[in-house]
Amino acid sequence: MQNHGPLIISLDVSTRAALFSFIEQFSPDEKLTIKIGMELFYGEGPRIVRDLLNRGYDVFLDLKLHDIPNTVKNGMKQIGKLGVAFTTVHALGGSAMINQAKQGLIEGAEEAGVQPPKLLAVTELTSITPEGLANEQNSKLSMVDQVVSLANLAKQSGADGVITSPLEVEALRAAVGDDFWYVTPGIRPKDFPKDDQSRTATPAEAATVGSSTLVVGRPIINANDSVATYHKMLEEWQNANR
Ligand SMILES: O=c1ccn([C@@H]2O[C@H](COP(=O)(O)O)[C@@H](O)[C@H]2O)c(=O)[nH]1
Repeated sequence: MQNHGPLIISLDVSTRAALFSFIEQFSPDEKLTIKIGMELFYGEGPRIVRDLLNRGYDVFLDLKLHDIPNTVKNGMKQIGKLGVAFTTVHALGGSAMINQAKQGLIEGAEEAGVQPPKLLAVTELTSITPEGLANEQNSKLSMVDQVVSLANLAKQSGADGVITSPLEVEALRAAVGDDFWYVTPGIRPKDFPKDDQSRTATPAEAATVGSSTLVVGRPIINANDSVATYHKMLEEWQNANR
């Protein structure tokens, strides 16, 4: 299976102090990939991203841009300058927006002399249920068909991959191909509460269906022993049958 990536920790905290007190539980040699979302980014600004990069961590900046193409391009130009590994838009923003997002990342990265991040398009949020898709979004498609349709759009528009739940990954690999990233949040250890997630799977299940990379937040952050929980989930992800 291609692009078997890291288990990304979604560090959904609101302050720099909380971020570093979490990270300092780990050995400095541990090669972590940290996802920063809107909570920390809006609270602390881009400096927090630079601080993590300077300490050697890989960063996934997950701001899920969704606006007109020109606005997204200019926002992505700023993100492209940072040197992060992944960033996101909503696929529902459409082809022109995704295309301009990619362009902005390339221009920003070139200006700063860094590599552009991989652009991931969010398909249907993992909190959305099939009923919500039908009744609130009035989609006539099943969840899988809707996600495949958005992933095809994202790929044709220049994205490097999608954010989706593991439940759609097998269909995506068949319909969209292996040369694309399938990044999956909604990961829960067996018997762990779903919280506000709807379409969930364990690390082993996600590996078996072909997820490229996992995103895990609360099960690790809120654990009594976050380091042990991270290692247990990482081992399950790395050792599952593929
Ligand atoms: O469809 C999506 C897109 C993004 N996310 C993000 O992933 C993490 C998941 O956190 P958990 O605590 O493990 O539920 C969170 O930052 C979301 O914003 C997602 O869950 N689903």
